[in-house]
Amino acid sequence: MTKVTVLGAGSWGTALATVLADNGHDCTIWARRPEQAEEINSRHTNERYLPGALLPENLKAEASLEQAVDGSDVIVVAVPTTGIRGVCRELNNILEKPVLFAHVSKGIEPDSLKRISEMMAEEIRENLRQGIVVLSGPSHAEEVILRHPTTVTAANEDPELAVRIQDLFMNRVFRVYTNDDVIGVEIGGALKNIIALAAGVSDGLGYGDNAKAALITRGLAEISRLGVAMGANPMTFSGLTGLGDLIVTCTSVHSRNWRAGNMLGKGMSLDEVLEQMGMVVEGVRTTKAARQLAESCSVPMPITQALYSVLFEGAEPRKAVDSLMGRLKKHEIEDLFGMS
Ligand SMILES: NC(=O)C1=CN([C@@H]2O[C@H](COP(=O)(O)OP(=O)(O)OC[C@H]3O[C@@H](n4cnc5c(N)ncnc54)[C@H](OP(=O)(O)O)[C@@H]3O)[C@@H](O)[C@H]2O)C=CC1
Ligand SMILES: O=C(CO)COP(=O)(O)O
Repeated sequence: MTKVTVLGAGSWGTALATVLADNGHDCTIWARRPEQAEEINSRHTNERYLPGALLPENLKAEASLEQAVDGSDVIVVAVPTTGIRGVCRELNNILEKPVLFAHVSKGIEPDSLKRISEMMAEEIRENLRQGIVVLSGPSHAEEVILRHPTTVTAANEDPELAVRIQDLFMNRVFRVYTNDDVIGVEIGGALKNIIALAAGVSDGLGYGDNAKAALITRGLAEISRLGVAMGANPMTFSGLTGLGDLIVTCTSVHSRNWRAGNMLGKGMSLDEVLEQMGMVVEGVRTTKAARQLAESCSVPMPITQALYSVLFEGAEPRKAVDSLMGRLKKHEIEDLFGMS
């Protein structure tokens, strides 16, 4: 039995804490709102983020970060990208020994263009961390909480650390693979949200499966192109954290990013959509970051660019699709890892 703390009591933190509790670990979830910690402890529910779900009785919640991480061997960070730096910084004043970190967030920070593990490494003192493992893959919280079969990947350059996280989470319905390609795993997980937003827009406009298949396939091409330019292994993008996550996020009604895109396609403004969602839609900020990354790596990312124009430049979604379709003719395969 390992003592684990999950930071973040949103849908994903709660679902993952449930996997850990099911596996018999001593698991505490940190909920920053005391009333939410109280709800998890007394009623074993998290109605705001996972309505209707009954959480395991051995899952505890704490509103004090200090108490939540007290004595933990492993800390799983499950807050949105915007919260990563603040939460990690606070740990420097609290932790008394080095712990193994895992993070499950999917985003890139605009302007700094840092991946989550890079942000964490900048914020958490080196003598307080044994390593930072990324856990990512096609995995909606709404299905994990129902114990439906799910597969994810634990990634770290050090295979032993990846295996420690694999062993912690793995069970008969939650299968964990390992990978040493941290860049590829983080880039795939973050950028699929952009394509899911675009797929939602397409569905909201009333376009069909042909358009969605095109977005998934060409989306994978531009994610891979950027990832390879950043040093990722191209094979990672055909795996769970690339194609796998792209499929689930572009096609599932559970996806926050797809749902947000769908509302945009139906004519709502970005502000209206975000207010209605009440949960993090990581793809919006990541679109900004990816556009900056594409520019700095000189990599063409036409879908990201089109979505950026819809989100931040007031472009009409239908016109953005027209501009994508009207681009110069190209060879499909040459373009995949080329820079043309
Ligand atoms: N939901 C899913 O199925 C999956 C999500 N992910 C990723 O996991 C991450 C978390 O997503 P998810 O659980 O869906 O998000 P939710 O919106 O469901 O929950 C966010 C949680 O983080 C807390 N939080 C928000 N901002 C901060 C902050 N600045 N500092 C500390 N805590 C904060 C919220 O607290 P409060 O309620 O008090 O606002 C809430 O507990 C995202 O990066 C997402 O992409 C990855 C795989 C699957
Ligand atoms: O990353 C996810 C599934 O793997 C969750 O995606 P959404 O944030 O779009 O719901």
